[in-house]
Amino acid sequence: MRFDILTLFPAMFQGPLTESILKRAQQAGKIAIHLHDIRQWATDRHRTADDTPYGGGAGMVMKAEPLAAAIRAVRAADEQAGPTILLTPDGELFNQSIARELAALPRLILVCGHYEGIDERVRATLIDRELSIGDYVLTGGELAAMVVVDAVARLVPGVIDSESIVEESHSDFLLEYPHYTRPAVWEGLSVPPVLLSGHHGEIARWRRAERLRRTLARRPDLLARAAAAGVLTKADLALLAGWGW
Ligand SMILES: NC[C@H]1CCC[C@@H](CNc2ccc(C(N)=O)cn2)C1
Repeated sequence: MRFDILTLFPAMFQGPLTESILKRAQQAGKIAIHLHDIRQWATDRHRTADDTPYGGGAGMVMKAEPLAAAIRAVRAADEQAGPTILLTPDGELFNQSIARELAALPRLILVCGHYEGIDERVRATLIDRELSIGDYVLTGGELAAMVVVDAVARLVPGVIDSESIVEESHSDFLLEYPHYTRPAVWEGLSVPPVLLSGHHGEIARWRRAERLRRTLARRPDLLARAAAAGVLTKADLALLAGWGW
């Protein structure tokens, strides 16, 4: 899967996209991440990528020409097609099901806005989709882009073992079960005995019950979505009924 990121601050991406799992995934050729400095397409002498807003008001707006030239050049750089997505607080709320949808695509082009925003005429003609990672405003779209790349890239086959994806948070609307590792007793705290029993069926049942219990306690809204999506079994529903759900 190919990710193209258009930004005024490419250096911001050193770290999250150059370490650990995403670094290994790039080295293994599972994903490719290309950073593009929008300023490269600002052709005037001062290479300005932003200007003052029509109608007055504080702040600056990202100019249409450089951004449009950048998007068109990046699109042309690879015959693989993919949506051009703007990261903005006004966008559709990003979640795990959108991450799964995007992970099935061959390419994503992510546009990181800055300042007060980007010229609306670019949004109207060249942006296919707008995504928000949450209801808060950041200084730029870069952190939001890193979040989207991380959440999507890890779902690309071969990036992490598919086993751990199945049981993780939000994979079927439910939160994760608790995790333990050695030592068996730490500061007087032990591990639930079922996990040391070797009874894989009982362990699976205990883990499922823990996922349900935690989701009921912390995110009842997700439980309702799980029920609506039909991912709760009869055994799940019986347990939940026992807890008063
Ligand atoms: N009008 C402010 C707005 C104009 C366009 C550029 C953004 C960059 N900042 C962002 C981007 C995304 C998010 C998010 N929640 O995904 C938050 N903040 C700021």
